[in-house]
Amino acid sequence: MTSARPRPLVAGNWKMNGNKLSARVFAAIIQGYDAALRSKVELLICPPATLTVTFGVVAVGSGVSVGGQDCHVKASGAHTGDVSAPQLADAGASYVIVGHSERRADHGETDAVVRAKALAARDAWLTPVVCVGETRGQREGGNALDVVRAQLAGSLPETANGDDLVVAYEPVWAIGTGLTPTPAQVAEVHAAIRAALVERYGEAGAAIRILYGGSVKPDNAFDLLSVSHVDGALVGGASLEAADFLAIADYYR
Ligand SMILES: O=C(CO)COP(=O)(O)O
Repeated sequence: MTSARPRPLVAGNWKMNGNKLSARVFAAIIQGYDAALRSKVELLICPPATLTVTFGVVAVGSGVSVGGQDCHVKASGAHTGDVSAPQLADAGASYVIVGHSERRADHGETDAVVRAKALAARDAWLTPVVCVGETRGQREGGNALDVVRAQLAGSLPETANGDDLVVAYEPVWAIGTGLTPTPAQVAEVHAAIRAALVERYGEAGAAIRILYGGSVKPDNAFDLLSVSHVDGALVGGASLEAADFLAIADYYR
């Protein structure tokens, strides 16, 4: 690892899982985040919106960050059922995932909507984690890089300083399936994302963290996290167990 490489981030996306008893899992993650780990890697948990306040309180002073899984493009207003970026910030979040493939698929979110959400996040001083990734058909058709580049072009904000943006590469076919791309495939996409970030943001593009997500588990974390331009992970299922999540983060210990 060179000193120019950004501090890695291991993030957990709990999706629509967990209840107030899950604060125990979160507390166990905090417990395992000892000084040695803290000096090497940043940890983030994105619980469902109902738990943001609870986790935000539990996280105080721990160094573990809390994030949202989505935010509305507007700061407030008549949008029944939605949560805004300022509300997440008020609840204790410092990050928010935007453009996850499950949001793109389940809620028809376009690149333009994802970009608007990323900007809304920034306006509330949240760091957006912008997700991109191809479907199985797109990969099999040889279009993975084109798809990811187009998503980046449409979803990313116009400007970035480095630490005010995180990008997550999550191939749709690897999410929740136990399938993962080969290290060579991850390397190819992450290099393309890095090139796009540097082209767009100049030097700041080199400092933007690019996470890999999709069936990251303790037993494949080493292979995936050691790939060039992989600056951490976005973990779904394996982030629901403190031991598994910490075992993944332990790659950086
Ligand atoms: O979608 C993901 C994280 O955002 C990945 O989920 P899994 O780790 O469960 O495959």
